[in-house]
Amino acid sequence: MILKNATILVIDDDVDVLTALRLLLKPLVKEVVTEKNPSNISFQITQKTYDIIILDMNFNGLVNTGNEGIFWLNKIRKEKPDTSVILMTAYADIDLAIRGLKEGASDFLMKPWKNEKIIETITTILGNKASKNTKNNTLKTHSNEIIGDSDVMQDVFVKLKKVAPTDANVLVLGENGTGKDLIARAIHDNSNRRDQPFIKVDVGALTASLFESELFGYKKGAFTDAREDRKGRFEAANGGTLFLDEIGNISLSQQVRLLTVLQNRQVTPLGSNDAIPVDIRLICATNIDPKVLANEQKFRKDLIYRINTVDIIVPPLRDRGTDITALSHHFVSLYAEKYNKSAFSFDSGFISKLKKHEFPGNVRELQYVLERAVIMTDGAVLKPEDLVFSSIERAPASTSNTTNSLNLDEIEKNAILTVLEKNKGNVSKSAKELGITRAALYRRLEKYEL
Ligand SMILES: Nc1ncnc2c1ncn2[C@@H]1O[C@H](COP(=O)(O)OP(=O)(O)OP(=O)(O)O)[C@@H](O)[C@H]1O
Repeated sequence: MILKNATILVIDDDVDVLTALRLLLKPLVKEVVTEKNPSNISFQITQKTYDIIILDMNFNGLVNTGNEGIFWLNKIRKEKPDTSVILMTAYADIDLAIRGLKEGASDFLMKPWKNEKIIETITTILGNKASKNTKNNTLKTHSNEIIGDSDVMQDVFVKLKKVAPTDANVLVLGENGTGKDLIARAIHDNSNRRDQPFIKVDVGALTASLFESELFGYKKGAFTDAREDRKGRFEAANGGTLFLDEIGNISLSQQVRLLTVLQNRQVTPLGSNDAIPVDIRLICATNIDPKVLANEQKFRKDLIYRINTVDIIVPPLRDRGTDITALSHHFVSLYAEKYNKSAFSFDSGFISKLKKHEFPGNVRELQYVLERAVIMTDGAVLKPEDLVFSSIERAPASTSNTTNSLNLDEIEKNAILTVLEKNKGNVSKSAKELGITRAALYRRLEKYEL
């Protein structure tokens, strides 16, 4: 993390110290909050997640053993283990400094301080945090968190960080719900275009008539409903990143249009004769098997070459071993917080049951299964019986739509019908249960003429 994105809390009972540190840090970091009363620490740290807390060791001026500082340090470490603490004392007490470091403080500063020393200490801690995050099981950017400690995901992170700062076009491949969207966003966040727009278009969901107007824009009067000029998504992404999701689903004629824009690096809005130059970094994603994409009847080779300077293959969850455990902890604490429940622990059989499941809907399916478990469970321990998997695989066998056919399309069609019937035609709920996006469900409804 860089200094200007940091959020810092300063706790000291000396108002002059608070003022001086606020004045010093405010122009350099994202936010500085100051607190005079240490009893408010718990309140402050539940209000916001701080990257760094600067904590005084001697609060009332009478006791200078530093014990009170150590007490508050322990409290912060327990409640917010990810927040780094810098201790401050007016007394050059090395023993206390060592004790503070042993108890988990990140560093120690003496009063009166040197401004450069404080800034250097904060910068070093933020830098260490950033490299720790990338080495650990999480790839963090300012907009999202990608969990994955399996070797395959670690490889994805390495590749992502290598390719992100280049302007290379990237094709992200993977089954539904594997996290392609998150990866695309993380590439943008780690690129030199991070402060420019990130525009996502689900091109697979665009009808033939919308494809061009949405991507290239139009002039007033270009067609009946064009009441005013409208910028296309290419133009909106100018200077930044354009993310075209479900690229494998566009028709051959749409592929030709796209290729022309990518080759010429300019778009001509419908109804206009003037081409507009565009500078975009292109990221595309698809859940279609690369072997199918290689079929020239379905996908133009010249377009594939252009969008696929580098590919990133996101493996299915069932091949990611240890990720299920890390992701489960992540989602359970996320949903416990969302639904105002206290922290959960896992019964020994809980993770084993998750590991035995195939997860055809990948991380999205795991997310929904855990959300449901958190909502439905009353106790503080999650047990195997709290896990209810989607009826998607079981459904065909138990309903009137049952078919003995082993034709994949028919199985898929029946699963969709069953889930839609169960959810009384509600597309959002059905898509959620099937582990696919609404757009993906709509496409299938169209495909099977449902
Ligand atoms: N590694 C991960 N860490 C944390 N959350 C994840 C991870 N992978 C996926 N998710 C979550 O799972 C859900 C599905 O992810 P995402 O939309 O990125 O998948 P996708 O591959 O783009 O899906 P689709 O092909 O259906 O569009 C999202 O809510 C996302 O936040």
